[in-house]
Amino acid sequence: MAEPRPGLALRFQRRFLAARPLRSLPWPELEQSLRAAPDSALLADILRETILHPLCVKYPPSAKYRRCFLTELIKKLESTAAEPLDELYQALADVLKEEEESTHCYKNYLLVLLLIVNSKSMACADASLPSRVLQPSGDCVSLCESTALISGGTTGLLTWEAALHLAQWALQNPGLFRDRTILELGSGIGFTGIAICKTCQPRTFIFSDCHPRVLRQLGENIQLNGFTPEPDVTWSIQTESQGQEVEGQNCQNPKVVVAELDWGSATEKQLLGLRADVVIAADVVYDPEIILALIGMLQKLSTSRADRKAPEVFIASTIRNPDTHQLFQAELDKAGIRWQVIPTHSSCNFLYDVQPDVTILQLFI
Ligand SMILES: C[S@@+](CC[C@H](N)C(=O)[O-])C[C@H]1O[C@@H](n2cnc3c(N)ncnc32)[C@H](O)[C@@H]1O
Repeated sequence: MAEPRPGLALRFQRRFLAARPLRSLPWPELEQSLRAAPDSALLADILRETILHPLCVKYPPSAKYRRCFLTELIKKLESTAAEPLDELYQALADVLKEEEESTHCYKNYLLVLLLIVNSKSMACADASLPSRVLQPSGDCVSLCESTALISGGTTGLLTWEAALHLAQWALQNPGLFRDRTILELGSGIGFTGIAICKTCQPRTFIFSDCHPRVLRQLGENIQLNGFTPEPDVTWSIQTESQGQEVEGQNCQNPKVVVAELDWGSATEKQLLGLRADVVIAADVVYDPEIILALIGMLQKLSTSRADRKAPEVFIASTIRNPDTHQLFQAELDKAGIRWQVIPTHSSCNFLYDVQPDVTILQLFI
């Protein structure tokens, strides 16, 4: 049966605004709907929820992405007997008029919450099973990202799949973050941390990275999303206000810090000053040299806790090369850091269709 119009247009919207790979958009469902009812009104709905959506107008995905998207929509329209849709051709003409490709673009990630509800209230086939329902949280993370995988000598200027996966998992486990101090390592341009700040009510969120361009873009993205990072990137911020609430600070409005933190040179004293309850990181296990620096820093974190409880540590990684991941696990064993794989269910893949080769490890430091 063809999908109702608003539902299909909204599925295009979520993926389009985040500039997810074009192949992951629901083209087969669109073809099916057009075959069932060759009506250009459906295309008009999709256009309104994507290219003409206020978020796209303000923070547009790359011109190339929009061009390819519109070309595909036009192909679908022309393959049916539906009336031509002038707005579609006009939109493509507008994109073609844009200046040459920029090295930056925007991506807008609409956050959704996964609700587990009692099936009895949902007239479900098996009333004994709880059902999972996706509900928009009403929050969106808009980011300025690089259009290249590596630019300025860093991989940190775009959002990687592990960051999406870690955020999905966090959205399902908000209690872990609520009213606590979170330290994120290798934050890149900030997706995971901003999503957590918007939905999980941490007390303090410390974003960190070592690359100057990444730190600059991270700061800009945090502001773009309505948070004001602490003015100075110093370690003293935390030690001076140890245990104290900043006036007006609450979990709806977490204190946000951007710290320049290189795993190779951070000292135990600096790490102690951060007073992290939870440490998270996404896609930081991709190179043997980086792995050793990361584990060295985790060891310093474990010895720098004085009378405090050790932080809980969660690291999400895309397993591109199993040897690299095994090296990470072997080095953790050598360092005496216990670890376990956090089981993720298919329900964890609700935010976007994240690749299945992402795993989250919990480390006990
Ligand atoms: C693949 S990117 C991941 C960015 C982000 N977490 C994500 O998943 O989208 C790796 C990040 O780790 C940072 N990084 C690499 N080595 C580092 C080090 N020694 N100290 C701190 N950050 C480092 C890089 O600057 C980069 O931002």
